[in-house]
Amino acid sequence: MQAAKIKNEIINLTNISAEQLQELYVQGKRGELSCPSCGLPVKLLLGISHPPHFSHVSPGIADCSVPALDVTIEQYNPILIDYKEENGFKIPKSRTITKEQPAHVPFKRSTSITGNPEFTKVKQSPLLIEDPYFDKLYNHGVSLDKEQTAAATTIDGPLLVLSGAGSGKTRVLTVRTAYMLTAKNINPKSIMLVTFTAKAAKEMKERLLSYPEMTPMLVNQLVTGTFHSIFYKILLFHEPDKWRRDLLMKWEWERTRILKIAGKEIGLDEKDFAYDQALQQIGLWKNSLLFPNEIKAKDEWETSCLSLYKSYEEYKLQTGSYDFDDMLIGCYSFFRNNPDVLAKYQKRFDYFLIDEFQDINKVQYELIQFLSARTKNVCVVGDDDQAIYAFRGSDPSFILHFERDFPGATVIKLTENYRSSHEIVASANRMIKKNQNRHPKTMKAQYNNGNPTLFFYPYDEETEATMIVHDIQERITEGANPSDFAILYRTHAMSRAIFERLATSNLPFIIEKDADSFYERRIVKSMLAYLRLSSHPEEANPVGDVLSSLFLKQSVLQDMKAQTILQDCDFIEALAFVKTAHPFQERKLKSLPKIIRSLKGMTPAAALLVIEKEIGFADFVKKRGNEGNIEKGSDDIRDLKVAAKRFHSVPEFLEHVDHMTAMVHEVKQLAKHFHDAVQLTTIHRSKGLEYKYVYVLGAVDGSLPHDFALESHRQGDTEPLEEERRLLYVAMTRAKDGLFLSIPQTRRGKTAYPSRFLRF
Ligand SMILES: Nc1ncnc2c1ncn2[C@@H]1O[C@H](COP(=O)(O)OP(=O)(O)OP(=O)(O)O)[C@@H](O)[C@H]1O
Repeated sequence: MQAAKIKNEIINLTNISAEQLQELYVQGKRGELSCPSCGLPVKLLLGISHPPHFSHVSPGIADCSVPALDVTIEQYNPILIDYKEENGFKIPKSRTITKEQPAHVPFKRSTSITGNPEFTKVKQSPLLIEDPYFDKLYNHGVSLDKEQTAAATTIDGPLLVLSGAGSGKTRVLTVRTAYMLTAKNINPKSIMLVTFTAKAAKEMKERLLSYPEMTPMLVNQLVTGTFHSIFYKILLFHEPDKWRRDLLMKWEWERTRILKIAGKEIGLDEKDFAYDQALQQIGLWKNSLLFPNEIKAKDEWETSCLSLYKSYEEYKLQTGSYDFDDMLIGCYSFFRNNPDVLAKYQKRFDYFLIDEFQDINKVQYELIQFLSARTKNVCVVGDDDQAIYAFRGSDPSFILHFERDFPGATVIKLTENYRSSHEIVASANRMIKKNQNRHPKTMKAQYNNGNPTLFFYPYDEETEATMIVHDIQERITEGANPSDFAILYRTHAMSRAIFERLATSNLPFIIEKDADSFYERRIVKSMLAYLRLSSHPEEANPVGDVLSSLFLKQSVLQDMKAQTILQDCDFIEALAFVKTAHPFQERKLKSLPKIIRSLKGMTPAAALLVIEKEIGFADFVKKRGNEGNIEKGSDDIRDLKVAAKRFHSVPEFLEHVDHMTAMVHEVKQLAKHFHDAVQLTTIHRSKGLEYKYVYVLGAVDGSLPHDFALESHRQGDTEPLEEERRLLYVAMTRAKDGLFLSIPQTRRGKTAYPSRFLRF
């Protein structure tokens, strides 16, 4: 149905701007819409596969045939804004009753990626090696194609297995190991099998144990694990006192604490400086074997980080403590200083198998070079198109230059994709082909379910979330399971709207363990603190969160507490008594109480605007400058404004914020109990996983590719842009049966443009 009734007005979807659909959807949920024909309640269905339409709420009632209605948009203005004058500013008051019209943005229907090559079935010859063990595997249900067989049976010498997405590298690695142990009778203790995560090592062992002739006795003798676990064991064996477990700084808060102490000495604000990002920067330097005295800081941010790096290393030296990165650096130094011990390990290990080689970093690469120097029996498996960890020090040039570093290396390309349907593989191929820095390869799908890859065009982040949840619900009604679905995004902050929509649906869903609520982000929390302060001027907590944005130190809070007693006033008033020794700043503080008090009577959108412009929050974010964080403070402000848009009062919005923040903690707690749930995750975390249906949020410039990569590109560095393209490639290739790429028409309140990666 194209029309519905709200109060006494008729709404015709053909006249509705895309911007208004979300509000209509909410009104439908609230039971405010009815059928113009029969008068029964209707709701707006806002999905991906079908254009928006109204439908009766009660199941089983066929939709009425509503005659074409000639109504115009003027008859319906649910989200228009009323303005009022305050402190000389024209600010929105509420959302209703006004003559002003929003621009009419037509809803854009979903489209499919066209122009992909036709599907042709490639016939696989399953068994290509005369070997009794392969016969057994085949009878066991494990078959390998020609290239997989070659990769599993080329044992001696350096070998690069370029394993494209979904090409079965886990199968290759496990069969290869089993083949070495059985057909080749290689001593398991002489094989080192390195994986990217502990989980991958465990899964590989389990898979191995399911193969013929593999016993726990045999499999447990293999040296398997992550780089960290394997090399830490070596250190523990040789220098047990130095690497005592109790000296390990296991938790991020321990490491951050040291940086904060050091930061205080150089005048960095405890609440405001991005210590988590600084820790990441230090890790990046360490993994690239760059020590403090070798680094030339490029900008103010790097100068601060470098200073913290120095203090951090000094602290560890004095206390004898160490962190995870030190395990690899420690082993590297240990081997360099003890060539005799290194020689023993070179003798002990004959074979090296390394998974996810595209994400190896310098120190890991050097360690493998050291150990394999005698035999050069290094088999590395990876996909240069899936290298996505440069920000952590991973360097795809190691996989790109493997043949140079290991002369005479055999290269085998695995190009059959066993995971995804043809249209997904073909679209991903066309997208990644534009990268310059790669081993050329074209993946071939093994099947075609006929589903095209879809682009859908929500008006904004809110509609995007609604459309996805609707699509999932529709597919679940048709028989899909919640765990068939994954929603992938570039950065955590992008998941705010979809989280909120799922949290108010009855769908089970899971998020990552370390995902924080959007509302707990530094900038967001600080901005919200003004709203809290205006509602609860007697509470000290929000004051602590606004201080840095007023360029005041945390110690000011104590003075303010004293003032509340001396002057018998609340915390808002106490701001006027703060002494800073800067007349200009004191004048500004004196003007604040009136403004802060006025916030609570405004709509949240209006209040945020006042905080940003009048209180000077935007200036603070600007002055705070680039702190190496790819998610900029100004982006947080804009995201917060989008989140606030649909609320009518500050208390209502704050209640929502608190509810959603609590929900994030609750969902994380519940995750372990959910075995069948929709997965919300960053693209980075989705690597190696597969789902029946995948939705990719925000496939628009600025998001994917991320702004920082576009900026680097403008400055002449194309590598970050290539990595962003690889990220999208990873996201697309997680899908087995259905891939849906969201291209919102606006993002962060501004017109958005489709990702440049999707121009085929
Ligand atoms: N020869 C084969 N015949 C049939 N199915 C296969 C074959 N090889 C692998 N598969 C299946 O293909 C799917 C993808 O395999 P796998 O997850 O190992 O790919 P991958 O190379 O690790 O992918 P990615 O790097 O994209 O994460 C799995 O479901 C696996 O069981």
